[in-house]
Amino acid sequence: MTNTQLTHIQIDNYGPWTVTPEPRREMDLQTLQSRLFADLAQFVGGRGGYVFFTRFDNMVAVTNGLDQTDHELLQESVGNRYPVTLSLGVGVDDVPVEALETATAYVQAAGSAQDSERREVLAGDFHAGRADDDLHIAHFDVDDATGKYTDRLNEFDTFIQIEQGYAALMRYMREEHGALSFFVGGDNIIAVCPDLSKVQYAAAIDAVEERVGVELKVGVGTAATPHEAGFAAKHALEDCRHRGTPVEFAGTTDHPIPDTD
Ligand SMILES: Nc1nc2c(ncn2[C@@H]2O[C@H](COP(=O)(O)OP(=O)(O)OP(=O)(O)O)[C@@H](O)[C@H]2O)c(=O)[nH]1
Repeated sequence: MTNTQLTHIQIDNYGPWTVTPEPRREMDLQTLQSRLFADLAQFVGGRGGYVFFTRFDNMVAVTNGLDQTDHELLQESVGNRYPVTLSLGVGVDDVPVEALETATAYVQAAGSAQDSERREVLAGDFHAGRADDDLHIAHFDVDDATGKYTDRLNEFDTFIQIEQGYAALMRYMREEHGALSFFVGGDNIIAVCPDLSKVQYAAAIDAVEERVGVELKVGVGTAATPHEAGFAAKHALEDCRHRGTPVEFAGTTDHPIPDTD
């Protein structure tokens, strides 16, 4: 039974802040946003969670293993060190997008993203237990991105190819399965998924290739925390590389490595 705990992170009243008393230098905003993401990655990652930068002013974290006290500490620590504060909504569901719907509804119910009175909301449902099949993390990677794009095209045209693959995958996984896919740099996309079969992952890869011509492969891990599931997914992706297969699940041996001797 999947139990994905998702936290919607929203900077309070950030839009008005960026232009008060007059528009702030763009690179200063970029510095603030990327430092805040780095701090969140360290805080959440150090507790076994994952955080994705999404739009930077709004971020999504997978927080199985983090309780209400952890979330309060995160708000306090950011509030002490940054000129902005964070509101946090938390939801749990076996379908990731449903968990995020719940998490977001808690934040939205407390007021607008641009409400100067709404600060440091913390509301939500936390997953009390811990089971080895709480989370399914899929680590997608563009097949031979270096040979096909990075070593051949200019950086912007490479970027277009990778982003097209990402856009097609994120939409397909959201619409077909309620899964949430996030670009994490290079040619990598990490998806938080419900319990899906290898056939369903293969269909997603086929759909992306059909729509935008980008070839993907994916390793999938299942565990109690995002780090454990994601780490297992990376090992499964290595199995794809060694076996030449498009989909591998961590810890399975149904596609043995061919004997090359
Ligand atoms: N975020 C993240 N980025 C990675 C990871 N592994 C590789 N990358 C990025 O992806 C880029 C491409 O590396 P690979 O995916 O290994 O290269 P490739 O040419 O696609 O080769 P194959 O994946 O073996 O087909 C690297 O330059 C990194 O930026 C990872 O585990 N996480």
